Amino acid sequence: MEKIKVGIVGGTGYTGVELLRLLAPHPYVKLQVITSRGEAGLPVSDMFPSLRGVVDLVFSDPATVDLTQCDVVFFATPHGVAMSQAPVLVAAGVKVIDLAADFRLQDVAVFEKWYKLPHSCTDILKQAVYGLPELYADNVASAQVIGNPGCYPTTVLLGLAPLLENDWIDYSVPIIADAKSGVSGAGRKAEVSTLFSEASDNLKAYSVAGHRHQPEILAQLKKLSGNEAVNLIFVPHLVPMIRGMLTTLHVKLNAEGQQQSLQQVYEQRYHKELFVDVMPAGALPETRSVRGSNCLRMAIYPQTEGYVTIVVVQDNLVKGASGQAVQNMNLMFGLEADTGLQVLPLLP
Ligand SMILES: NC(=O)C1=CN([C@@H]2O[C@H](COP(=O)(O)OP(=O)(O)OC[C@H]3O[C@@H](n4cnc5c(N)ncnc54)[C@H](OP(=O)(O)O)[C@@H]3O)[C@@H](O)[C@H]2O)C=CC1
Ligand SMILES: CC(=O)N[C@@H](CCC(=O)OP(=O)(O)O)C(=O)O
Repeated sequence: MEKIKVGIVGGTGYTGVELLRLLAPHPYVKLQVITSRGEAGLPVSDMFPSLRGVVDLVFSDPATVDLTQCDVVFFATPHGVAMSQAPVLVAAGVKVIDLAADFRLQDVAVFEKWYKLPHSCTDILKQAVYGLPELYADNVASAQVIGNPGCYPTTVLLGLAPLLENDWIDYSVPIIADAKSGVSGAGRKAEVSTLFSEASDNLKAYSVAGHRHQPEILAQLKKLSGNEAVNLIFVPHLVPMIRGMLTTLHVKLNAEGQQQSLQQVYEQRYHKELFVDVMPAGALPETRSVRGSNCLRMAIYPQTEGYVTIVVVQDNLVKGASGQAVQNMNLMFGLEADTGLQVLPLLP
C-alpha cells in the first residue's frame, strides 16, 4: 500500500506532538507537513528532542503551506481553526480529522452557544462523522471529515453504550458523571491554573455550573438511546498528574436493566473491540494502567437500589485525543484499527 501523506496543523501542542509520537513509527504513514505559527523554519526535533532521529521535518507556517498535498490533515488546534480551512481541503479531496469541537455537534445553535464562535461551514458539518469508532465504525470508514470526540465524552459514552443500546436506563433519574483529568488536558498554552504551583498538590472541581462537554455527551446519549428524556449531571475535576482521566458513572437502571448480569453484557459488547478492556468483577481501573496507550479500561459495580457504577480510565492524550484520531484515520484508509497503535501502557 502507498503511504498515507499526513499533515498536522498545530504541531507544537500536546495533542500535536502526541500525533507525531504515534504516527512517526506508523508503517503506512509519511509525515508530510507539520505546522507552527511561531516556530516556522525550526526543525521539529529541536523543539522535541524525543523525536530526534525519528522526525526530520521542520515546522511550516500554516498560513502559507499547501495542505492539499496531503491525503489527510489532522487539526490539533483550538476550536474554530479546522472549520476555517476545511472547505478548501474537502474540495481538494483531502480527508480532515479535527481534534477540536468544530465537527462534533450537529446542532449549530448549541455549538455557537458553548464555543462562542459562529460556525462557518455548516454544509461540511452535516456530512461530518462523530469519530468514536466503537460506536460508529462504518460511518468513520466512509467519512471525509471526522469530529474527534472530546476526552471526557469518550469515557462517558463508552462507559454507558451497552446500557443505552439495550434501553436499560431509568431516564427519570439523571446519569451522574464524576470525571477527573490530568493537567495536559488543558493543553500546552500558558495559563495560571496549570502552573506547577497551582495545579500540583491540589485537587479541584471546575466548570461545575456548565462544561462544554455536557452538551456533546448529551447529544450522543440522546442519539444512542433514542430517548429525549435522558439527562446528565457532569462535573470535571483537575487532578495533579500529567496524563490520565478517570470517570465514575452512576446510573439508575430500569426494571429490565436490573435483571441483567451486566458484567457479562459488557464483556460481550466489547470483546471484539481492540481498545476497550472490561476488567473482571471487583477490579479497580487506574490511570497508570493505560498511560501512553490507546486502551480504555472499565469496571462495572452493581450497587443497591437498582444503581450501577461504572469506572472508566483512559489516557486523555491517546484514546481521549490523538490515539483515537489515528484509530479513525486507520479506518478511513481501510487499515486495521490498531495499525501503529499497539503501543503498551507505561509503568510505573
Ligand atoms: N489536551 C487534551 O487532552 C485534549 C485536547 N483536545 C483538543 O485538541 C485541540 C488541541 O489541544 P492541545 O494539543 O491540548 O492544545 P495546545 O494548546 O497544546 O496546542 C494547540 C496548538 O494549536 C496551534 N495553534 C493555535 N492557534 C492556531 C491557529 N489559529 N492556527 C494554526 N495553529 C494554531 C498551536 O501552535 P502554534 O502556536 O505553534 O501555531 C499549538 O500547536 C484542542 O481543540 C483541544 O480542545 C481534545 C481532546 C483532549
Ligand atoms: C483539564 C482540562 O482543562 N481539560 C479540558 C478538556 C480538553 C478537551 O478534550 O476538550 P475540547 O477538545 O472539547 O476542548 C477542559 O476541560 O477544557
